[in-house]
Amino acid sequence: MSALPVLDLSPLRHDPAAADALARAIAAACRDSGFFYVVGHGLDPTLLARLEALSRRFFAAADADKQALAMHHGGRAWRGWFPLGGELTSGQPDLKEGLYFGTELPADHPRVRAGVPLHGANLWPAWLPELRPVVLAVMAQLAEVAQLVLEGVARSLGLAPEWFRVHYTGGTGEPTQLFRIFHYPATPQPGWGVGEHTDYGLLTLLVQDDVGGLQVKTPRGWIDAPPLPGALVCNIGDMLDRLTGGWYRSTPHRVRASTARDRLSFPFFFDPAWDAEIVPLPRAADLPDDAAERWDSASVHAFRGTYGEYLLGKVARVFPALHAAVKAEM
Ligand SMILES: O=C(O)CCC(=O)C(=O)O
Ligand SMILES: [Fe+2]
Repeated sequence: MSALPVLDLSPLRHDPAAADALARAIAAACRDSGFFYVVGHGLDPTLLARLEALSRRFFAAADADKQALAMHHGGRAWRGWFPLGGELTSGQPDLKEGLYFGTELPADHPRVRAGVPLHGANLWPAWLPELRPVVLAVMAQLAEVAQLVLEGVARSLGLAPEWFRVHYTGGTGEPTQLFRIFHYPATPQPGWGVGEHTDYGLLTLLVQDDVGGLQVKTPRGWIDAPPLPGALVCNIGDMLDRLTGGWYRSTPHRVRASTARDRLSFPFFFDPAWDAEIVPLPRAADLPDDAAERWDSASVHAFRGTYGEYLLGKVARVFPALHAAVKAEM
């Protein structure tokens, strides 16, 4: 059984009186492991079932059919397909292949014209036209869930519910949104589908099929975060850790590869606006620095710069060849 709490988001929509209790539960989860399940999120289960079925069809296709979407075609927008072993975590190739999506931006968008990395159009398979509307609809629904969770996180920190929207994920800046579909083939030998890492931004929401394999490094050791029907896994990223001076934890996690069955997972990363600088909350200023104990020995608290700069530094490590190619073009 999983030790992670299951939190019902519906009070945030329907029952302000119960929202305080939910905020306290969010605070406890963010202080402890930084991971929790959410139910009452309002995602359409039929849409998710469609996404899963289409994703299975995509990954069952021959590599030659997927090549048209290979990430180098996406250029600096960093979209498209990467093959098994094509992404590194802590320098080691992961046992997964995947599709990368982000906010769909037209070629005449000012940031795309200016060549800002990670901005642009998604790559879609011409031979699976149903994928586009389904992915875009799921992303839109997940963004609403993420804003709702952030309302709860704001309340849990004693801030106004709209605080994140005003400062980091709305207002003049757009949130940075990345959506991925991962296929972890069953492996003959035990191994890692994704090596130990933390997520970079504010929140990650994870839809997963029924196979399992996600593990979380809690203060009590590694535990499984198995799939629970109808629930999403939610975890907080480095920027919430930074914002709270480590009071809330961006917790290492990893995925054990299954030797029995292929697995699909669908992480959605809901992060600060590209140009936002994450300034720690006033009461966070005196808390200790975290570098000594972090998985990558990098201090998210000592970092100075925009979220976009932080993210680019991370992408350079997981896709070094692509990063070098984009830099050469700049
Ligand atoms: O596939 C999963 O369960 C988790 C993936 C993950 O941790 C990530 O993409 O950051
Ligand atoms: Fe992750």
